[in-house]
Amino acid sequence: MNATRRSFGTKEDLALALAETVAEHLNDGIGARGHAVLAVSGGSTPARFFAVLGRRKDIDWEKVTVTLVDERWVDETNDRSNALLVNEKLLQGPAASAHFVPLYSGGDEPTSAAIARTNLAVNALPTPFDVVILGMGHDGHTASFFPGGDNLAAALTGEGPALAIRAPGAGEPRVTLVLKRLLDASGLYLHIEGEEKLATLEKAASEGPVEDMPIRSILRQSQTPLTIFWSP
Ligand SMILES: O=C(O)[C@H](O)[C@@H](O)[C@H](O)[C@H](O)COP(=O)(O)O
Repeated sequence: MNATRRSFGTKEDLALALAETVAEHLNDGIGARGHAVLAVSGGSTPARFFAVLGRRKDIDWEKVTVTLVDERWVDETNDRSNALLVNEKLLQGPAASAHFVPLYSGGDEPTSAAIARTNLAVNALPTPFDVVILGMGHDGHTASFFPGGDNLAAALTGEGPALAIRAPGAGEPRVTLVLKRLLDASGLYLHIEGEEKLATLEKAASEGPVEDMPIRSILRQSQTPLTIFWSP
């Protein structure tokens, strides 16, 4: 595992440090190219970090595009929506000026036509992304790379940028950026909290198939340096 791990005493300390790190990447991107792209995960872990980052006034948010690394295939009024989480927790205050590119593109199912719409939007974004922030489930999934996912092989090897995936434990059908797109980043971070997630990470860092714990695809790659932010 070629990752760097940063451990923090509290969730708040982690949120402050991760927000500082992300702000540096965004300001570097804006300084170099006049814009920056941030791709984030959903779930329950990021809320505190989102609130801290969104309050920062040292970022020219009008020059920032925020998107997701994955999404449950539900609209933004659904409590399960990662877009809803980002809009409610991150894109408030100063960060409300940022541009948001959702991955859900309408309809009840991520059909090929719907995924084509999503990919049109994602392909319009400049690459490399300035920052990609991943989470991890207790089963070792990241983004929507779930064990047993029907499209997991394509997610791990395909060109993407995004594809539909269904899996036991994923709940709704998902849309996820593919590994190739997640790694095409200036800054790559894994944000996990709690002893159980740390134990999951240790298990993922040991031998075993990527398909059993797809976070291994991130831990074992040497293309993009990974920094893990962890707190109890
Ligand atoms: O849509 C999602 O659920 C996320 O993008 C997913 O990859 C998340 O990072 C993990 O499931 C961890 O979720 P928690 O933070 O809720 O543990």
